[in-house]
Parts: sequence; C-alpha cells; structure tokens
Amino acid sequence: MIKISGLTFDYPGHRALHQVSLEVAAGSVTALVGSNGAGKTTLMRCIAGLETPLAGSINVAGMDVLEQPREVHRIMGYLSDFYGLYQALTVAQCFEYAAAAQGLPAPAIPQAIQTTAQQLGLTDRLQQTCDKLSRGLRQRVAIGQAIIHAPKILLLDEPASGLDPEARASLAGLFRQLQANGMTLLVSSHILAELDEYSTHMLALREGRVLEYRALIHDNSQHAPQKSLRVTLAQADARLSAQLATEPALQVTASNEHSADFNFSGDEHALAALLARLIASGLPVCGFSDQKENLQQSYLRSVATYENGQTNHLSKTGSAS
Ligand SMILES: Nc1ncnc2c1ncn2[C@@H]1O[C@H](COP(=O)(O)OP(=O)(O)OP(=O)(O)O)[C@@H](O)[C@H]1O
Repeated sequence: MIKISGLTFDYPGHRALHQVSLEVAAGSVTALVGSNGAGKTTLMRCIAGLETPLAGSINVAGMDVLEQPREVHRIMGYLSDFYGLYQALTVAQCFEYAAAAQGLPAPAIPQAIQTTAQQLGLTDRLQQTCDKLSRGLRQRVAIGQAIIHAPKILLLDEPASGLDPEARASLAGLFRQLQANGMTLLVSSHILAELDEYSTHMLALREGRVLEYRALIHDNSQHAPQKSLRVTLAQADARLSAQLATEPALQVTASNEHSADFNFSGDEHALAALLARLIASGLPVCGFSDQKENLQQSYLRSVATYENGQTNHLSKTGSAS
C-alpha cells in the first residue's frame, strides 16, 4: 500500500531522513516509534505529500505522491501532531467542512457526519462549538475530520495525546475496527503499551534511519505458530530440566529449579497434554505464562542492538576513545 524507496529529506542544515526504504502492506497497522527527533513526523509529512524530499520516491496505492498528490489525498487521512480547529464552528460544521474539502458528494455528507460522530462518540456534541470542547474532545473531532471520507490509508501523529483512559481505550477499539474494514494505518506514539494493543507491525526510527521494520504478529497458517512460554513451579524441583528434555515439541531457552522458559510448537490441545504429563511426573506445576515480547521490549531490543553495533563499529575504527 505504501512503498518508500531511498527517501532522504533535509531541513536547512539538518538531514532528518537518510535513505529510508520500506513497504507497508495493505490492511496493516504500523506503530511508528522512535525517540524525540527520530524523524517520525517528517516521514509522515513526506508520505502525505506535504514535504518534498531531496531524493527517493513514495508510492501510495500505485500512485507517486509527488506526481499525483490530489489523487493520493482522496484515499488518505492525516492527523498532524499540531492541528487547528475552527473555534467558531460546531462539531457538525467541522465534519461538514472536512467532508466537502475531501470531495465527498453533498448528498453523502449528512450520513458521513453521523457515522463519524458515532465512531468517535461525538453524537451528542455535534451542535457544540469547538471553543467549548475539552482538549480530548477536540482531539476526537480532529480524528473525525481525518476519517470522514473513509480513506484507505490513515496517518496519525500522536492521536491519543490529551485523551482520557476511557477515550484511549475506545480509540484503540476504533483503530481495530478501521483495520477490520480494510484500512491501512500508520500511527506514531510514545506510549508503546497503547500501540501494542492494535499494531500488526513496528517501524522503529533512530536519527532518521530505519532501525527495524517487522511484523509483530506472525500468522503462518502452514505451521502451528511457535509460542514462547514459561512454566512455573510452586516450589523448587531439580527434576524440571530433565523432564522438559524428554519433550520433543519444545526447546528450553532458560531454566532453573523454579521455572523454565521454552519455545513450543503445538496447538492448545498439545499444550494441555504437555501440562498433564508434567503434573503426572510429580512436578508441582502452577501453570504456563506467555512470554511474548511486547512492543516496548521489541523497541528497546532494537535500540540496544543498534547501540551495540555503533559501539563495535567505533571500537573497530579506533575512534571510541
Ligand atoms: N522545520 C524544521 N527545521 C529544521 N529542523 C527540523 C524542522 N522540523 C524538524 N526538524 C528536525 O528534524 C528532526 C526530525 O524531526 P521530527 O519532528 O520528524 O521528529 P519526531 O520523531 O517526530 O520527534 P518527536 O517525537 O519529538 O515528535 C529533528 O532533529 C528535528 O529537530
């Protein structure tokens, strides 16, 4: 859906993106993560055709963003990190304005306003003017403006900032719903636990470079997906490692007398059978827990790998001192 090749972007005196290349699959939700100044906003603005890169190309649904910006905008929604709302307009008027600006035919606009208000929980606010809304409600109106034309691609820069926990949870639900309807989302946030709830991919940027881009959910239908699990005992038992070694469908990655971590290839029935065998062997098993790496751990591991690489490179070139 989005194909970026060799994207390089310069601000006066500062290179913000260095040779960024990646392909974002249709229907995915990509968590765009990185420290302050990593280049997330710049990348989004380039994808939205709001900046002209020094080099490289960006293709959205088969269209070159720089050559066909208007066609691209018709299928794209973008919420910038700093946005403005017309204070004197009501929420309904804001939606109407956004819908008309996105080229929605006039007869379709009233329904689009109702649908969007419902998705954002703003139905009872439609007649209120924006100057009377709280920060979180304004944020919801801005998100509504970005999705009113039911785009195929949605770019959201820090969409949850200013939202209360309830609104954040319902926003996560909305993103899952939009993805289920076939939308491709690119969402930047510093709150990784939140992105973890709905993201299928992680794109980590660091100093304008792609640190890592990968799928977070592996769905390989030909094989049972591999699980990373931990078995915990109620009390220390030296037989744990030996007992696990007799199990062909698992590989132990770490163990002691209280617990063991292992990768397991098998379905839920195989897991139930494994639990039954461990209990039958006399081990005081409390249970299994999922050891799947979350987005935060994944991101921090990418950063650590990058920093170790930098340190190794510097020490090899002799400039570390
Ligand atoms: N208008 C500008 N002129 C010069 N440099 C800029 C400009 N806008 C951004 N930069 C620089 O480009 C780099 C990337 O900025 P960008 O806003 O894309 O980062 P970000 O990852 O979105 O950061 P944050 O998480 O803080 O929002 C930063 O070093 C920033 O200082």
